[in-house]
Amino acid sequence: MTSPTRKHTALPKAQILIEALPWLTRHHGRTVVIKFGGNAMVDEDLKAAFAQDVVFLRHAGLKPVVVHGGGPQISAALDRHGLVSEFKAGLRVTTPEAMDVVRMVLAGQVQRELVGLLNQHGPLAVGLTGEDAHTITATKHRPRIDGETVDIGRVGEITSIDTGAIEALLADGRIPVVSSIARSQDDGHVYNVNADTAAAALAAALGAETLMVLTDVEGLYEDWPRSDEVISRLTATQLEKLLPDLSSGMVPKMEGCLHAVRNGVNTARVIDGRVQHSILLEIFTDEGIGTMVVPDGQGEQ
Ligand SMILES: Nc1ncnc2c1ncn2[C@@H]1O[C@H](COP(=O)(O)OP(=O)(O)O)[C@@H](O)[C@H]1O
Ligand SMILES: CC(=O)N[C@@H](CCC(=O)OP(=O)(O)O)C(=O)O
Repeated sequence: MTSPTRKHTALPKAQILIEALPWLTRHHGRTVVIKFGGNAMVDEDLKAAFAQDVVFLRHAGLKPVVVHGGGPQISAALDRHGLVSEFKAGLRVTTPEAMDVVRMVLAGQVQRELVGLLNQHGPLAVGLTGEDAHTITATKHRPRIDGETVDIGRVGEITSIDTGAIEALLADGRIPVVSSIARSQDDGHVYNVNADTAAAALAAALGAETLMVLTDVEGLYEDWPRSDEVISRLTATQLEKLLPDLSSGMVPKMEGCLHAVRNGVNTARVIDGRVQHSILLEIFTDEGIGTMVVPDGQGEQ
């Protein structure tokens, strides 16, 4: 027989579960694209908590799709190969030799590790790169810096997304884990694509409800690096005005968030991947840690 004390101590747990009901109802069957940045993969406990959260979402009836980065891991591997890491316009200058290392690290190391962690919870995760089944196709990206077009090697600009393979995996109850490498539409080789950009393009093409970008800061800082005041919510137009003032890693992230909410995604969020279970806090509570970007007309600040 259950003792009265035991019943009493279990009650708060039931309350916590029932508080999640409105969120469970709202998100049921919806696709959530989660970008896990290389800078947020700081320790084993965090990676394991990330995997638990993603599996939790899947069992709660959502359809999570993981897109992963690996910038610091690529830089370390290039260093071991005696190759230098140089960034222009926030993107890695990628020689053909560096491209081999990028592909090896993203598809052969980071993606395998995440797939392994997710699959500790059952036969759920399947890894792929943008090369598979034409998921991501790109052409050579030629950014303009100070009015000049620059050559940054094998960096791709996404030209099309084919969601077929990802949708088939989702329909089969799997968790796709995507590395940000694209097939080339021009020359039979592959391109290195920034993982934030890839995640945003996939979120838009999949008609995802949410794009969630996990990184190593609390969100978008209003006046970085002078202050750590986080902007908690902003509309697409408000973000568009801020874009020219942003620097380094935040540029592709916020451009990606803008692309997503301008192309049918309901919310795009930048959240602190260093906080354990930040995904659950964001999806199932009102606490809204980090920065949320919403389409225009959904409440100015
Ligand atoms: N306005 C800003 N707010 C927050 N971080 C910023 C801002 N501008 C630049 N950053 C930098 O962007 C970094 C996150 O991008 P990045 O290093 O590419 O991470 P990830 O590996 O998660 O993609 C932060 O650690 C910070 O140094
Ligand atoms: C073109 C380009 O810059 N590609 C990135 C791909 C990985 C990435 O974006 O990783 P994070 O999300 O951890 O930064 C790179 O080579 O670092």
